[in-house]
Amino acid sequence: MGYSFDDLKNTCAADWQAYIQHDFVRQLGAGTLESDAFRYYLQQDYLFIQHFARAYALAIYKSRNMADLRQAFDSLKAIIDTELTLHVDYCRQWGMTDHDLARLPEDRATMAYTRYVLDAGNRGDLLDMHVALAPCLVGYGEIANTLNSDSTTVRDANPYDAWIAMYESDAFQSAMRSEIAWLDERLADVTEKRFDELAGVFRDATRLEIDFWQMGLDWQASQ
Ligand SMILES: Cc1ncc(CN)c(N)n1
Repeated sequence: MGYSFDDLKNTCAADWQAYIQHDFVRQLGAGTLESDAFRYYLQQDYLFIQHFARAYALAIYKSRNMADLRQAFDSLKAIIDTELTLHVDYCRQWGMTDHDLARLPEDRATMAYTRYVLDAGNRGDLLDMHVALAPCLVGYGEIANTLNSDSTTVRDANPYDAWIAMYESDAFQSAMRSEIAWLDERLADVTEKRFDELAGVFRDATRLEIDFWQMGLDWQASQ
């Protein structure tokens, strides 16, 4: 039997849990996260999303058939039309203007993660690219679902409720399911050696997601 997306997660289960259940996420779910930590995260995520759009564009470039091209194109459309648009609206609600967003300095955690993913895609093939992108797309969908089913999550009276709603939306959840299905199909045919290589990329990207959450908390602590 071949491999699946779940096998990737299982190779770095402790890192995956540290990402999905990071303190930043727990505080966000409880509505207790410091607003400045969230604002800083939002700013960096604005830069992050743009680099990830570039990564999906690279996935389009590396596609060799219509199905792969369509998959990468749909993800690029979802990240620009849905996520980035909602994100900019959301930043405005948090008091950031277009002028502020255009002048943001990039944090090292943002640089490390986005450049890692672009490099993984540049030196590898389409599957490396999708595996490097998977913790982003699948992780945030899973985080929203985990928060949603957690009895300690505060909804209506939570200033971060709209953020959770964005990632539990049908558009985001369906992009996540489609990415998992695409990966399941490709991973079914890889050798053990190739799977081990891909598992390394997945683990690294997951760890860089952990660092991205931590960046928000560390920034707050340094103020
Ligand atoms: C850091 C990070 N990771 C994932 C996502 C969800 N696309 C995001 N917006 N930002």
